[in-house]
Amino acid sequence: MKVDKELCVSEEAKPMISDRKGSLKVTITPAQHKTLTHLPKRPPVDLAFTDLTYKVQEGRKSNVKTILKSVSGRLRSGELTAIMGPSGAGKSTLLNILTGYKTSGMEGSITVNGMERNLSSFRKLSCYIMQDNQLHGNLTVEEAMAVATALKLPSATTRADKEEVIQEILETLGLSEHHKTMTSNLSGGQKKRLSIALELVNNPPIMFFDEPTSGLDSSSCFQCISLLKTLARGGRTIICTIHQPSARLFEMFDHLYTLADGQCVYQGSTGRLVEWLGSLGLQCPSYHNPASFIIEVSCGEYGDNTGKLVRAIENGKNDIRTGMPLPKPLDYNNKQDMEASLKNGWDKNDATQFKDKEVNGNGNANIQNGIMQYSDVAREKGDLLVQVDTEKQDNVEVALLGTEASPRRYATSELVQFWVVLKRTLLFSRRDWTLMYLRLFAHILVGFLIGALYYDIGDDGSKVLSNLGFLFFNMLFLMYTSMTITILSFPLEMPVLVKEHFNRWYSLRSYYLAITVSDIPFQAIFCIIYVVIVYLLTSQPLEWFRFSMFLSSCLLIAFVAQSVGLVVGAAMNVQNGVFLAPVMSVPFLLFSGFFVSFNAIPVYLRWITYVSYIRYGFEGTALATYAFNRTKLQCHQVYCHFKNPETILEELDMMNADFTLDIAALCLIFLVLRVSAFLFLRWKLRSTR
Ligand SMILES: Nc1ncnc2c1ncn2[C@@H]1O[C@H](COP(=O)(O)OP(=O)(O)OP(=O)(O)O)[C@@H](O)[C@H]1O
Repeated sequence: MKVDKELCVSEEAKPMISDRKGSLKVTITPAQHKTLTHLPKRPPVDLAFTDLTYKVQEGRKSNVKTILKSVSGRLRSGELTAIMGPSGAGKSTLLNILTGYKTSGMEGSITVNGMERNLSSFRKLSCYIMQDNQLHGNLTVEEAMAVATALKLPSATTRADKEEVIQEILETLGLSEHHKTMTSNLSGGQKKRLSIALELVNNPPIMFFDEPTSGLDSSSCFQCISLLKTLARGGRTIICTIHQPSARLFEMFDHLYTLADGQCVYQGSTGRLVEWLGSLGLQCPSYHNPASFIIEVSCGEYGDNTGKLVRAIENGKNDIRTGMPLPKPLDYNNKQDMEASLKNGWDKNDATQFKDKEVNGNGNANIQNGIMQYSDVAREKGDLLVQVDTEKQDNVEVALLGTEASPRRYATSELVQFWVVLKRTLLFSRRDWTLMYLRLFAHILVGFLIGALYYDIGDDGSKVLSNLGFLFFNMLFLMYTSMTITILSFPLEMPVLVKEHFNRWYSLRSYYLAITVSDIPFQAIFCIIYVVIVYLLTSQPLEWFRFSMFLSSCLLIAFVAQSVGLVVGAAMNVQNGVFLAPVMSVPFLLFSGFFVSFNAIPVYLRWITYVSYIRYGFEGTALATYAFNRTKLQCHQVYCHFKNPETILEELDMMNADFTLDIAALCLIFLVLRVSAFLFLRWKLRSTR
């Protein structure tokens, strides 16, 4: 008895069984038809690659490792494609190259709808959903979607239209009832669906997924792949790497691309895999999962068949399509056949010459779910979800050129990007308990502790050394609190930044400016609270100009230290940063002028004092406290050596120190560090690729 399955995504899917002319048909139809109608219209994209080779340099010696070995293939719109293969076969590498995530070390040609790929235009048409969902945990589903629409849809789109898009996507992806849920509280499957929803906002015609089912249970895997299939049925090109899917999942894929040792061992429809392998003498045992079988064959469990399979499929130049005769297997013992196979080139720039002759676009494209679609692809699928809108006909290539001609890299201006990212970052900060409340608590607690320890010493001539200790401790505390919080929190942002920046949500400049601006008010408020507490409790001179000088030195130290944290956080991971940043700060502390006065420092080491921001901060607070003709300090003992504030400044070698110069030096260091952090971040983003 023949069993056909037509699967449409829906959590409330209802199975219906009907018996027609002896053939049992199981149809799982959604409770309600879900189509995406409000998304921007985009062209369909067929992606082809020819003789793709990828090499990396290993170690210090010029050892070159070839990861992909002259593979070819074609990935069509309207199809759900799986890239499979044993571990280390090169699946992720191939996906990274096809997405444009990796560009160096690659040879060969990649074409989009038959034309050489222009990476910049291609990135506007595609999105890459990485394995770990890379979501901000402190936003609700609705807020995350609002940010995505604000950044990915043109600014001219009205609020009502944006809300319509959000509503529609959330409903289609079964997330509407979770719209108020924090993303950190979503289940693994829901997180995956949200990652898809965020990228679906601007309706990319080509979507790449790295292991979309990893970490999901079998039911969530099924839902996830069903969703991808629905997206493909809308005319999109859906490509994902997948490890070993179950037989049920495997048959949901339309197209399979299998790699073994960096070469293509199968390309074609999933339904013909067993037949093709059988024709090459590799019989898949009955009741055996074909997906497992091809992996086992690729791993060499049935002997060394890789070479035979690669030659038969011509390393991806052949494509085994439904309804087409199998390509004639060449006799590889025959020298002539072998030479013919090797000579059998394929015009790099013309994907239409691909060896598949079955589904080849006739120029009539239709629009479904916002993606124009070849009607014959739709017919071939016979899927209930495909509803062809014949009124909206367009030509694929012309439509694609139209989008390519757009000079804009991002959907919105950099000002809008800055504003949206700034609002989002402020929202996170408000909700981040560690970042906000713990920090506030720490500043208040330490403020009172220091106030109690150094209580009322500010005007006591016999406690000047303790007061200098207090001034130095201020620097130390403000430096460590602002630096470490950035070192700890910023690297956690990196994966989200990598994903969103790669998927063209915003420019690095706008993002960086937004995060730079966003923490300044919080840092300033904490610093002011701390300084007010310690200043009053320790009885420093109650003169406004002295207080504002003291406060400005402390504020600048906090901002500079935060910038150091940003440089370290941008350049290295949390583990290295947490160790290295304090270690790197030791010379700055030693040369701050507190432990050794300037004149006592060996001449060849004095340059360190000029780059020590702690020195400028310490000097600034010392000048605010003791310079500018401060009256003599009180003395309750027989003799107070430091009764006269000038004696203190003399002892510290600060008689000629200039407060304005200290502030200017701190501002300069702040600017240099902020620019360096940006450059490090740009370098990091490039080097991760
Ligand atoms: N930068 C690199 N330097 C050296 N070798 C690399 C580099 N990148 C990838 N490789 C190697 O290339 C091969 C393919 O890696 P890739 O991550 O693409 O495999 P995969 O098929 O995705 O594996 P898995 O299924 O285990 O994730 C592996 O042997 C890997 O060690």
